[in-house]
Amino acid sequence: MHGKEVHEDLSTAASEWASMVFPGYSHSWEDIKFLQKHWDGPIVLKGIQTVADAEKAVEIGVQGVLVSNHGGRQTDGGVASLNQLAKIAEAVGDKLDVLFDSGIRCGADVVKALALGAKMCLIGRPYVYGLALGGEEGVSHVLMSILGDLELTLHLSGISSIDKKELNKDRLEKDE
Ligand SMILES: Cc1cc2nc3c(=O)[nH]c(=O)nc-3n(C[C@H](O)[C@H](O)[C@H](O)COP(=O)(O)O)c2cc1C
Repeated sequence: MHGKEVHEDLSTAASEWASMVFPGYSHSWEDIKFLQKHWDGPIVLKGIQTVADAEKAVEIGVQGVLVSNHGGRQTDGGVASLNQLAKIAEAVGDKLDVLFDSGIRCGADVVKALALGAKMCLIGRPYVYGLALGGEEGVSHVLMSILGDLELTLHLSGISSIDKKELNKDRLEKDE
């Protein structure tokens, strides 16, 4: 195969891949109505980054929002999910479940997210690293390590449970 043919081959493969991953249209609030019509389980919207969108999620009647981004790969320079968490939780946390992911790597990360108002945290890449290195056991090891570290962090902070009465934003504020 000559250079030009290789180039054409590669660019055909790249454009086929791109059209599968990025089909060329965006989802909209109308899609939620379609989901609600055909699915009677809970719906959680992933990638919520603003109070306005979180309020819209309440208005449309979903059960949760996941404050998150796309792993930060494609919108380098976008807002950090953690910076958006507290205001979103404050605005809608009593109306639906506010979940969080993006960069959770250890127990202290979980504690911070819960204290800022998240009901629970999810992890993305760490479990994949565990999977690559140790299969099912590797995933289990990653999860157990984060849980163990969470417990340790709670104990070291004098917090006896993840109940919101003890673990809330006040715990993050430094003394004057
Ligand atoms: C390779 C890769 C592809 C991803 N693709 C998407 C995506 O298409 N849509 C999306 O909402 N999030 C996407 N994410 C983000 C994850 O769903 C998840 O929010 C993120 O990985 C959590 O952060 P963490 O990996 O730091 O734990 C992707 C993440 C990775 C690593």
